[in-house]
Amino acid sequence: MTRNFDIVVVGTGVAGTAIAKGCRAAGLDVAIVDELPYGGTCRLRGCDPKKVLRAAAEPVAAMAQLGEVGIFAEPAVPDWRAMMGFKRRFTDPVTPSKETSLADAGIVMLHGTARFVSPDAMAVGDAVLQAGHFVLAAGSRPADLPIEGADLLLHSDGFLDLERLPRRVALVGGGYIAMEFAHLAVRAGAEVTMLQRGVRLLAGFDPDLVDLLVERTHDLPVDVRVGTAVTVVERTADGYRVHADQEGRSLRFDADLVVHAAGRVPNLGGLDLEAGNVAAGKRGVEVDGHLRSATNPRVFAAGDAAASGMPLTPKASHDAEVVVANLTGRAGRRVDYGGMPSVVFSLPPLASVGLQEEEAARRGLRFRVNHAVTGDWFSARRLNEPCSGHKVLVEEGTGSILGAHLVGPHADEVINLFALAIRHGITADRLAETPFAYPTGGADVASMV
Ligand SMILES: Cc1cc2nc3c(=O)[nH]c(=O)nc-3n(C[C@H](O)[C@H](O)[C@H](O)COP(=O)(O)OP(=O)(O)OC[C@H]3O[C@@H](n4cnc5c(N)ncnc54)[C@H](O)[C@@H]3O)c2cc1C
Ligand SMILES: NC(=O)c1ccc[n+]([C@@H]2O[C@H](COP(=O)([O-])OP(=O)(O)OC[C@H]3O[C@@H](n4cnc5c(N)ncnc54)[C@H](O)[C@@H]3O)[C@@H](O)[C@H]2O)c1
Repeated sequence: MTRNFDIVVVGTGVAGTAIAKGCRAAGLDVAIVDELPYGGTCRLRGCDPKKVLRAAAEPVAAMAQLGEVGIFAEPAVPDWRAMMGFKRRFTDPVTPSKETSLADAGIVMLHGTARFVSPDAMAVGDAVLQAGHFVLAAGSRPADLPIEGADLLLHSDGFLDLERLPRRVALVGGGYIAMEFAHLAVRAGAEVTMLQRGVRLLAGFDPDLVDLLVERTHDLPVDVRVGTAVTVVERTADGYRVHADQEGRSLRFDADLVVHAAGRVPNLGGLDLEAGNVAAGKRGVEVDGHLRSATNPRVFAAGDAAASGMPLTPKASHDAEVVVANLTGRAGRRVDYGGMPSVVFSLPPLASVGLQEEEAARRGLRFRVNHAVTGDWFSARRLNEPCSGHKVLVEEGTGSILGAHLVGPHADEVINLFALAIRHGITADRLAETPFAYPTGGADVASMV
């Protein structure tokens, strides 16, 4: 059976849903398809469930800090099963509510894997879908690991849905997922080991602030090993044994659970891009500044599936706006990822927006660096949180904020002020003269610029 649409969207995550709804609101005939329950990564298996679970770790972390000053005698251990029950109150309604809102909008919903059968048609099961345009918002998946026993690793989806948190947790990787899961699991009572192949954790964040966070992470305690490449994972009588290589030395770690936190790649495997004449590389579908495929003008890509920007939710939302504009008569809209912030939701969080110091120097920019370790500032000290610091890059002459990098109790919210400043050209002086409520994390901004 062949069906005709103006637009066929693959993926019901942040990007796909917004694109389908935006195009439908402009009067176009739209179909959307997903091979998993509708809702995508962020709301079902990523940002939201992770942040809900973190809510239970926050008071534990606070009690541990304030216990030191004698307010709480013993840190509590949250009930993991109850935490999961609380999380499901957020995730369970996502799929039905998404399906209802798509149906109400008059969008045709299909379930199954979409694949190209020609440059102007896709198939889902027996149905052939012809369309004026196709949008690939297929997201990402955990990278295949060249490790013997890789199939024994639990992916982030599984970790965020565990019924019971085992005692010993090993995390393979040292990026966002490893740091966030380590901080969550250790507060929930697990013994955590983080095994990172490279010598630095959290590449892409300011190294000086990462060092502060790593020191804090060691103290939790989390056993953080850098320069440690996992080579083999095997089952033992009571769990798993992880073999790793550290500069030629063989190391072994025993664990009850081994988690894949070693990177994600665009999820393009099922799409048969060759049949659609759609070029893609390691970072995703090759697109121009309008998010149009470099090789098939009928095709757009957005979110994690597009080889552009960082694979994060704000980027997926921005891409959706750009694709909708280009498909609904406002052709020519280009992506602009300037001032897009990113946060690692450790406790305390680490945040970043704009240029790193090294990158600004490489570009030959002239700038001053305001860098301080601020565990002794009021906003950190009142929480007894020693891990606090910032690095802000301000361009000489213009006073423009080139980049802002924060770690500390309020970093995840304060970074948005810097994102606003970078995005809308608010200079360091203007930011400093803005009266922010006191005492809040935002009130520190004047002293950071
Ligand atoms: C554990 C975790 C935590 C995260 N936390 C954060 C965070 O705190 N903040 C943040 O900004 N970002 C976070 N991210 C990243 C964020 O979730 C993604 O950047 C975002 O969800 C991408 O949205 P998307 O619409 O591009 O894709 P997705 O939401 O992944 O949607 C893609 C959909 O396409 C479907 N699909 C794929 N191929 C096909 C096919 N051939 N046929 C049919 N359907 C198909 C998939 O089933 C999926 O439902 C996190 C990611 C993970 C894994
Ligand atoms: N707060 C957030 O915004 C957030 C949270 C979670 C995930 N995400 C998204 O999901 C993506 C994936 O997260 P991630 O943490 O898996 O990836 P990542 O790219 O942040 O980090 C992966 C890390 O694993 C290391 N690694 C790779 N292979 C390894 C091996 N064999 N042994 C040991 N270490 C190895 C890499 O050196 C790297 O440091 C992120 O890039 C991000 O886009 C975002």
